[in-house]
Amino acid sequence: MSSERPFEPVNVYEYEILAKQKLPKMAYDYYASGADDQYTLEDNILAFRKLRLRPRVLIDISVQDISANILGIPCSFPFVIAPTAMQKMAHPEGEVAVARAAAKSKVIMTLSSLSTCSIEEVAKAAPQGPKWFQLYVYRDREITKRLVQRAEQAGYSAVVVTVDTPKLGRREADVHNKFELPQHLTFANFVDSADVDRQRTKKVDGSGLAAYIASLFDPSLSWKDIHWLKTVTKLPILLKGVLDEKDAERATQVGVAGIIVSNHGARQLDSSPATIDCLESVVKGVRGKIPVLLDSGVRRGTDIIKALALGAQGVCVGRPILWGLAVAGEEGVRRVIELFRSEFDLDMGLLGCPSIADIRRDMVVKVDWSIPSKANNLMPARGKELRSNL
Ligand SMILES: Cc1cc2nc3c(=O)[nH]c(=O)nc-3n(C[C@H](O)[C@H](O)[C@H](O)COP(=O)(O)O)c2cc1C
Ligand SMILES: CC(C)CC(=O)C(=O)O
Repeated sequence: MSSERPFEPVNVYEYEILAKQKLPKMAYDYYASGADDQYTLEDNILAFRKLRLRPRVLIDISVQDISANILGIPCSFPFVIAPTAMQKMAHPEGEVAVARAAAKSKVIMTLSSLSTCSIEEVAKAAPQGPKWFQLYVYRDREITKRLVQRAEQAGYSAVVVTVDTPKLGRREADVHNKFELPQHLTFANFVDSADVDRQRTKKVDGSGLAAYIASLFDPSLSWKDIHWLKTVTKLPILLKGVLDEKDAERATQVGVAGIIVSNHGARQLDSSPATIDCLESVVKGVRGKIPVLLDSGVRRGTDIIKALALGAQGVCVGRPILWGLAVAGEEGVRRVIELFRSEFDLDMGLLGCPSIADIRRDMVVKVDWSIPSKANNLMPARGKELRSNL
């Protein structure tokens, strides 16, 4: 590679390659891994690839509007940053850098309960930017209630309750690496907690994270707790991790404000289906009563279009944000969001859609396509070539 000009990634796969070079192995493996055999990790990408987009022609797209409104929040395009834990492992500014980038790009940022910058630090860093708070429900309901109320007080505008993590999926690399939060970092939302174990992953034989979660997250979490949650906050509640039509229907009955169709980026139940394959049935289940978002495997502007065509109001993106953060901090996150925005804009134009309302179900075509056997084959040709040159 030429040493004269710094290499500028042109897609999110290339950001991952650069991030992998910069990050300690334990951090990269934690960010990148899926559970078990990572079948679902492959499927999340393959399922998008099996859908094709059939464009309409001779449509005036000289004026395009790709802006969106998600739960009443105006966004530059239908894109939300998914919650990912421990972002200071990627960059010293961690969640604060991500929040600043999100605010500048006019997209919603979702902060993880297990962030390495606190709820308040993030709010202070990006007071104007729209922010949601992702909630893990602790066995100790006082801890849970306090988290939600701090988020409400700090100006977050929704609570995203993750419902697919009654236990932590087994990410084998984390077990090998005996994953633990590096000593210089803390779970910043718990530093005032008397119980030190709440702040840190413990040094244990397997993944320290799995041990942390087993001891603190509530595996008895059920629908009744959503009713309870509604009594402790006025904020709208979204359920993250729904894949089933009946669960979607039930969600509308308990009065949540939205659903995120997610398999947690393939990190929980391996062999759970790709989210794009579940989207239409979830949309059917909500019967137009509440908005549906989707995450897991969104890597291209065309993926966003496919999700919208099948009924989502927007998408959430996890790992690519971490890759941008690792490569160039706040600026790297901005560039990754801009890649998604510009691809979405271009692809909408090529599809013949001046606005989001013009994206239609019949533009999506499912192709019968044989499945390559190695995850490596999913890396687009350019990424592979780059990897062999680096
Ligand atoms: C490193 C990492 C950490 C994550 N941490 C959380 C978390 O704290 N809370 C949560 O609800 N989901 C968490 N997720 C899941 C994401 O919110 C999201 O569902 C997933 O990353 C989407 O898939 P993608 O990475 O393919 O875009 C995490 C995902 C990753 C990759
Ligand atoms: C700390 C973990 C529970 C964060 C998470 O959701 C994940 O690693 O997938």
